[in-house]
Amino acid sequence: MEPRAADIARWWQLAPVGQVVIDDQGYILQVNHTLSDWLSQPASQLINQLASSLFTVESRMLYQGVMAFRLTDVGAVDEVHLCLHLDNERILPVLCSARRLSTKETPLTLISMLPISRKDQLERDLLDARKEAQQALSEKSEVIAELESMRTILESRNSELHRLTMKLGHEARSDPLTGLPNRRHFDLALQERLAGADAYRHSNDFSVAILDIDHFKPINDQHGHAAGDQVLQALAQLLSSQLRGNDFVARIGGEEFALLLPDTSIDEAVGALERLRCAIEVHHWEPVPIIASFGVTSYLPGDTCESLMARADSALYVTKRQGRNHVTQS
Ligand SMILES: Nc1nc2c(ncn2[C@@H]2O[C@H](COP(=O)(O)OP(=O)(O)OP(=O)(O)O)[C@@H](O)[C@H]2O)c(=O)[nH]1
Repeated sequence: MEPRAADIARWWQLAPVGQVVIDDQGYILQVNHTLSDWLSQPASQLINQLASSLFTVESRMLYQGVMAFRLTDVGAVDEVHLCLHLDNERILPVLCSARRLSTKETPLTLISMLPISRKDQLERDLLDARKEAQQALSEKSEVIAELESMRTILESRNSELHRLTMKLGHEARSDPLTGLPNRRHFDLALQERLAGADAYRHSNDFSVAILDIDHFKPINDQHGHAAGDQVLQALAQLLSSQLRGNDFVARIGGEEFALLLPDTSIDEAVGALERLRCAIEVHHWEPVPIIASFGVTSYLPGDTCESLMARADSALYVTKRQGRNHVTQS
């Protein structure tokens, strides 16, 4: 059954797209209900208006620049994205397609406007979501960079802390004047050696000696404390250079040094100390020559740190009493 002209006219009015027919000057000749509903204006009010006035200012430029131009040129335009100006607060995005209708009297143009607010909103949402994701990504990168820089700072603080701890540890165990281990460090080394000797039941396998500079006080008195300090430093160097790698030497008092000689019997220790005594005697000292007295003892089962040091000290006392510059064993 052929549709009646009245039905077709009704369908035109109610189509889900806005429809408008304009003349060759762009004035509205016909407008359907759908469009006049969107614009909240009766068709009678819209007729004879310029079609461009239906759009927002930005869309008007596009309408005149693109649509009108293409219509004159090729007589058809498809899917131009424009915005209808509904009222002061609302706009309606539409996709406009237009065709020139050939009539004998006047050239007419039919414009269809497909509303795309949902599509537009989705696109805007997508764009917003993309922006948010980019923002989150850049914030994440910033946080990662900050964490990375904090990690670098922490690492450098840690290594500084480690260096300071090592330095403090070294200082706690060293004599500041000569750089040799101090009394505390010597006691620890001796205790360690004693623990080893007890564990393996070694006997006479290490010796302990004390060296004391003879008549050191006059050097200070006659040449000044700084000269005395120089002598102590030079002696520390001499001792370090003369002793074997395993030997342990420490400054345990003013002009007193202690020696731990591992794997050394009492005879071997006396021999080594005698060579050391001679080296001191022949060394070129500033400001005056020095000599030194020695007391030495060897490990006996059951020895303690104190008993060993006490024996070495009494041997040294004997040396001092017998005229100095000599090695006494106990
Ligand atoms: N320059 C200097 N002198 C020190 C230091 N520590 C201790 N002395 C001095 O060493 C001297 C030790 O004197 P004494 O104990 O009488 O010993 P001595 O003069 O060597 O006499 P004998 O040991 O009996 O031969 C004192 O004058 C202390 O002031 C130091 O670090 N630097």
